[in-house]
Parts: sequence; structure tokens; C-alpha cells
Amino acid sequence: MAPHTQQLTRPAVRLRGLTRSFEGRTVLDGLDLDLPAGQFTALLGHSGSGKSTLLRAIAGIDHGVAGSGTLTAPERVSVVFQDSRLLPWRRVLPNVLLGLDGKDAEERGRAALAEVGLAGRERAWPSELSGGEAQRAALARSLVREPELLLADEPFGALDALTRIKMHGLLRQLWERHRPSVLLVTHDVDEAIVLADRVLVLSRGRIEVDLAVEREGGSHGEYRARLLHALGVTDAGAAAPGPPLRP
Ligand SMILES: Nc1ncnc2c1ncn2[C@@H]1O[C@H](COP(=O)(O)OP(=O)(O)OP(=O)(O)O)[C@@H](O)[C@H]1O
Repeated sequence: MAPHTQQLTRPAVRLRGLTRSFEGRTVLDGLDLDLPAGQFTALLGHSGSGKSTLLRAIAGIDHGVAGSGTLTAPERVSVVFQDSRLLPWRRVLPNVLLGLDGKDAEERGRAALAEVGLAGRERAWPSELSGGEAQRAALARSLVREPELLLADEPFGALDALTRIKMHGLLRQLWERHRPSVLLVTHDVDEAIVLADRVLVLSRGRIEVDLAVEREGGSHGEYRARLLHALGVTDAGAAAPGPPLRP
């Protein structure tokens, strides 16, 4: 992606009255949402609340699904999933370049791999990568397409806790450098607060909570409590801290 130079004022994504149903069950129910250009937004919601359905609708990969509403999204959209979806029969660099041509494509692919910390692994097979490295390669595959909008569906969900923390740093760094609009679907309230400038909660088919996260001066604990409350989850740890482990 080209380095960010100016913020667009027009929303990158505009949804109005978005409805999606499966077998007569309404999952998204007249949902309205604007995602400003360049904003990092996280989307929380219970399992089955429709987060992936919403993401697929925005990505335009829900053909054949019953629904209505209007949707505006940018032209260049990249999607990252929980699994890297690298083709096992191609090495890392050709995976990153898949479908791209042009004489500078290879150079851009190498630069994207370097940006995600995979310089030197261009000729590795996907089976030789760790889970975290595979997700780095998936991020490079997105980056090289210079997306205006990056949609990420639980991209770190299958990673161990330490790798997740490293990937948080990487994603935030890439976002700060290139400023695509990001919509990150996650189950993890802390991940949402750490990464995003705005956290949405999807419930009953609509955006029920829209919380701005102040990076300077905001309280992680307060955001966490508000979001857990909105999700109807009792944080037993916070309510009853219990005795110290080593009195
Ligand atoms: N293609 C489909 N056919 C039938 N039902 C579907 C389809 N896609 C999603 N659903 C149903 O729609 C509901 C919302 O699914 P979705 O995957 O969007 O939820 P989610 O919030 O992403 O869940 P999770 O957090 O568990 O991934 C679920 O009840 C699911 O079974």
C-alpha cells in the first residue's frame, strides 16, 4: 500500500437497511453502518450474531444469500480469515502474488513480505510456516493489493496468546503506516480495545453499541466493563478478585 498521505472524508463503507436471512431466520435486520475512511473498527458479538455474515456482505462474497438493503464499499477490498488460506502447492511469494501481474508485482510482494517480517521466506512452502507466520503471509497477500478496506474475520483466533500479542502489534503498525479502513471481527473484548479506535457490538441483527476508544487517556478497564455489560457477560474476575495467589 502507498504510505498514507491524506484522510478521505467520505465514508469508506455505507450500509443502509441491510437485511440477511437464512432459512427464514433473520440474522441482519435492517442494519445501518458507516465506516469512515481510514478508521480501525472492531466488531464484537456473540457466536451466531451475524458478524461473519456482515463481513461477507461488505466483501461482496455472499452471492445467493437472501437479503435487501443498500451497500457502498470501496473497490479495493482485502479479506483475511482465521486460517491463512495459502495454497499448499505454491511457495510463499507466489501465494502473496496470486492473481497479480505487472512487472513490479514481484518487487511489491517481496516488500510486503519484508513488512510483515517474512523477508527471506519467499521460497518457503506454506507447510513450513508456523501459524503466526502463515497469518503474516496472509497479511502480506492483502497488503500487496493496497486495499482501501481490510476486512479481517478472527484473523488471530487460532494463534497462541504470545503470537497473538505480536500480531496485534504488527496489524496496528501496518494500519498506522497505510491507513486502510479496517473492520476486525473478534470474540476477544481486549483485542478489540487494544487495536481499534471504535468498537461495535452486533446484537439482534443491528449495531447495538458504538463505542469510541480514546487511545490517550481512555481506561481499558472501563471500556471492557461497558462492552462486557453490553454483551451480557459477567466478568467474575473483576467483580470478585479473590485472594492473592501468593499471600
Ligand atoms: N450460508 C449459510 N446458510 C445457513 N445459515 C447460515 C449461513 N451463514 C450463516 N448462517 C447462520 O447465520 C447465523 C449467523 O452466522 P455468522 O457466521 O454470521 O455468525 P458469527 O457472529 O460470525 O458467529 P461466530 O462468532 O460463531 O463465527 C448463524 O445462525 C448461522 O448458522
